[in-house]
Amino acid sequence: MALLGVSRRRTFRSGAVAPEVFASLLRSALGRPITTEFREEGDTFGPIHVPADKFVPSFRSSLPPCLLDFDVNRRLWGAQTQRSLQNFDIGGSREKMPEPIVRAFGILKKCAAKVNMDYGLDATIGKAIMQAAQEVAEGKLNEHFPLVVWQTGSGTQSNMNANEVIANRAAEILGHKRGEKFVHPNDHVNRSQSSNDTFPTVMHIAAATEINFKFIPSLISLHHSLHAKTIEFKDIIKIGRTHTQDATPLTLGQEFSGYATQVKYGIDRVKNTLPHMYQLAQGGTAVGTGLNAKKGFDVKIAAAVAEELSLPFITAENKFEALAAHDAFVESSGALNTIATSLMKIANDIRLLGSGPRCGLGELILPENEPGSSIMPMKLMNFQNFQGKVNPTQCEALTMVCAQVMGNHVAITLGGSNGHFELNVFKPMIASNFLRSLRLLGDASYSFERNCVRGIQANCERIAKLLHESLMLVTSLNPIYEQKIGYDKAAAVAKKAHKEGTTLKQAALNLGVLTGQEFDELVVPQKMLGPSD
Ligand SMILES: O=C(O)C[C@H](O)C(=O)O
Repeated sequence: MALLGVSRRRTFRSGAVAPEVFASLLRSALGRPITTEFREEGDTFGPIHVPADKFVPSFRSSLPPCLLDFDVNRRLWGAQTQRSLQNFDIGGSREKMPEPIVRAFGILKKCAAKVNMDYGLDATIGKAIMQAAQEVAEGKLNEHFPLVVWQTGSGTQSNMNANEVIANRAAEILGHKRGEKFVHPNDHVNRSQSSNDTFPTVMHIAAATEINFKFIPSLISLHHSLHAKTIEFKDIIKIGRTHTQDATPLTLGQEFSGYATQVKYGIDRVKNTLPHMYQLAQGGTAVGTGLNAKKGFDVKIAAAVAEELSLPFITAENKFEALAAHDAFVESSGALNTIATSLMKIANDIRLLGSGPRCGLGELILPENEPGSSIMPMKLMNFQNFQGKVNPTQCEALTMVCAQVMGNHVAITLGGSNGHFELNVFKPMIASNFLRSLRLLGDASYSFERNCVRGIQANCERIAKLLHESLMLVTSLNPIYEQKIGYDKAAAVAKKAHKEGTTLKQAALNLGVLTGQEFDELVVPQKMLGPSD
């Protein structure tokens, strides 16, 4: 198998794969005879063989990973996709262009054909393109999009992958053979377009769609759950902590209201970036001037995409900016970075508050979802006030995701800051990192909500114990100037209690600062939860 991997690399880097070499690789891999067919596709570089095989399905599972990349039944792609496959053997199928981009290409090419028909594209061809593009938009042709992110920085090869697949599929719909170019990838499918405006357009379509239909709903469910805890915990008074040290009291509900508000603001933050995301570059063509597109094409295509997705897309105010910069992505990724920052804080708090079971803070009881330890047997269920060792695994997953999102933001920032002249050529990297951040952060928020937040319980006994042991309740004595206490005497009470291991009340009595009754009237945690009248 290792030999096969090596020979595949050598074959690819030296040019087109000869059909007999490919067939022989498969024969030796499978140890049995197979039928391997290739068809000839061509572009301005000349002819090239595209594997056109239909493998016997049961063979697929026995293929070695190095050949799985090639095992795509009935390949619809053409010459330029095949060249990209051979020239950019970087990362393999795990580094494929994200699916939301492929689907967005389907939407865009469908809308382009629709608008191009208004401008004279043959209706038979236009409709077949629309049908083929719809199949791409629905994810039905995903297997025909094998290219990786690490290709030309304009996304030209993925644009051509879309053009070739749609052209061949449309030709088939019209009863023609693939490769014949009855429907032409450039002249028909890519009509009035350049990769330089299509790729940023699909980036924006994919991002806005994922933000609206997946990411925001996940954050909303997390916000709801945190808000519900705010209400559930509104009467539980606990000790606050500043600098990780004991501080004055607050309610557990107040503490959770901070988390809920962070998430609410996160939703606002990402929504605020959408107006720039809704601006589409389409119609700018190669450098932003719109050469080779008809007047009004840009406005019409943005309207068609808006109608298709029921989102308020518009044509970009300035096509030069839309091609040469991706500030909208840096901005929106900045919002994701902020959300990751918020979620990191929330998840860290929750895991620390849930630390224990005996030797930690233990104020929260986290839901037990799985055995956490392969060696330590203390995995008992929380049962009748007995808290077992519950590893905060959801917090761990979420904080790892947050770290990844912050890293992605650095890559996006570098990509965004490196547009040169009329084109930014970090497009696939920016898009893939952004979509990965959205997906990870959305999924992790949803998982955190479902498997952690909604099941969090307060450990009231522990909370009360820590509250009453705290010396910080003495802070309520500071403002009692009329009774001549104030900061210095209050500090003396706390110090004495700490030194002698007594309660605050005992220390106050021993120092003669207050009577027992006065102490009970003044040091009341319930009265320490907000400003006084
Ligand atoms: O692919 C295109 O349409 C243009 C290409 O990215 C280029 O600017 O050379």
